Formats: sequence, structure tokens, C-alpha cells
Amino acid sequence: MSPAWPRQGLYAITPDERDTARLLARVGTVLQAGAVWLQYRNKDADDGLRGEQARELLTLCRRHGVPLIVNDDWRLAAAIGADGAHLGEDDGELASARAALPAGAILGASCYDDLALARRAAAAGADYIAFGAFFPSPTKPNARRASPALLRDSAALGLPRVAIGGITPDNAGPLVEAGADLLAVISGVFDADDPGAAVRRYLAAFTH
Ligand SMILES: Cc1ncc(COP(=O)(O)OP(=O)(O)O)c(N)n1
Ligand SMILES: Cc1ncsc1CCOP(=O)(O)O
Ligand SMILES: [Mg+2]
Repeated sequence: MSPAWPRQGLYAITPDERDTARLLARVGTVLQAGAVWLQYRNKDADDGLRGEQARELLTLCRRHGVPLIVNDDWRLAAAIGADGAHLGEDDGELASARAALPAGAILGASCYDDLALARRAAAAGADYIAFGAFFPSPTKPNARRASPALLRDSAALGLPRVAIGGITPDNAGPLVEAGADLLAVISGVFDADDPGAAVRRYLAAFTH
């Protein structure tokens, strides 16, 4: 992973938005407000729409100097020249993605509530490890739950640690104190009355 990408801040993840113009407008506000990474995640789009939205988001991210990570599908990430891919337990082998992606591409791994999985992800070449859900998630209510202790316990792996799941500006502080480098958020940003203000409130968690 290029040393140019920020190691700390808000990692915004897109909501399931089918209207591409609206998606771009919503994401534009969030990047303008200071989100440092973006993940394209849309569980409600077919391959054609996902390709279209991913390409458009990449152009937008380039304008803001923000890396675009594609969820679930490293082949799509590679096809459009995105900055990386995020893989969970159902999304294929990390080692295969690592071998196929260009040098410098960001490869993220879901580690849920499992330190052993994080160790294996690190060995397979992941660039960051993601834990969660730390709180009940409006987006993924059945997500496995994780304890903040995992953030401390995984520090020795030496990789950026991402926290996800039900994170709000009000509950983010203890996760950052426990070692979260990046806060990955969908609803807390995109369902907020004022998404730009919400982004700034998340960023404040890193300065307290
Ligand atoms: C940063 C980040 N962390 C975790 C996930 C979850 O990935 P996964 O378990 O594959 O679940 P889906 O997102 O595919 O529903 C993520 N996407 N991003
Ligand atoms: C993809 C994912 N994996 C665990 S929780 C979650 C959803 C996060 O969304 P929200 O920030 O709305 O809880
Ligand atoms: Mg997935």
C-alpha cells in the first residue's frame, strides 16, 4: 500500500444507492467534508450498475485525492484501476487477490471478532485488518459483534486497524482510544441530516 494514503480518519462506505447521480452528489459532500478513504459497496446493484458506479466514483475520488476501495470484488477493482479491494469471508482468497492485484493496491480484510483471522490475513498480504461490528449496525443488523479489546490485541500485527459497525460520532471515541486507525461508517454518515457535519464530528474523535 502506498505510503501516500492517510493512516487515520474516516473511511466512508457507500449506501445501497441505485441512482448514480444521487450517489455521486452524496459522496461528493462526504469527501469534501474530509473523509479520507471511500469504499464502494452496493448490495442492491447488478454487475452493470456496479461497474458504472465504481468508475464514476473513481473519477470523483481522484478529484479529492481519496483512495477508492471496491467491496467484495477484486476483479472489478483491477478492471477499473481502483486503489484496492475489501474482502470478507465469502469473497474469495486473500492470497489470490494479493497475487492478482497490481503492486501497491490496497487489500483489506474483514476479521470480524477473530484475532486468528487477523493473523492469517496479515500473513496473506492484507494491508489493513477490519474488526466489527462494534455496535448494533442499522445497515447489517445480523453482523457478528466484536469487542474493542481486539483493537488493542491486534496492534502487534503492525497493520492499520479499521473499526466498523454501528459507529456514531458519540460512540467513536473509545474505539480510537483502543487503537482504531480508521472508522468505517455507512449509516452514521449517509443517513445523517447533515452528512458533512457528521463527517466533521467523526474526525473530532481523532483529536480528543
Ligand atoms: C472496512 C470494512 N470492514 C468490514 C466489511 C465487511 O465485509 P464483509 O464481511 O465481506 O461484509 P459485506 O460488506 O460484504 O456485507 C467491509 N465491507 N468493509
Ligand atoms: C458491512 C458491515 N460489516 C459489519 S457492520 C457493517 C455495516 C456498517 O454500516 P453501519 O455504519 O451503518 O453500521
Ligand atoms: Mg463482502
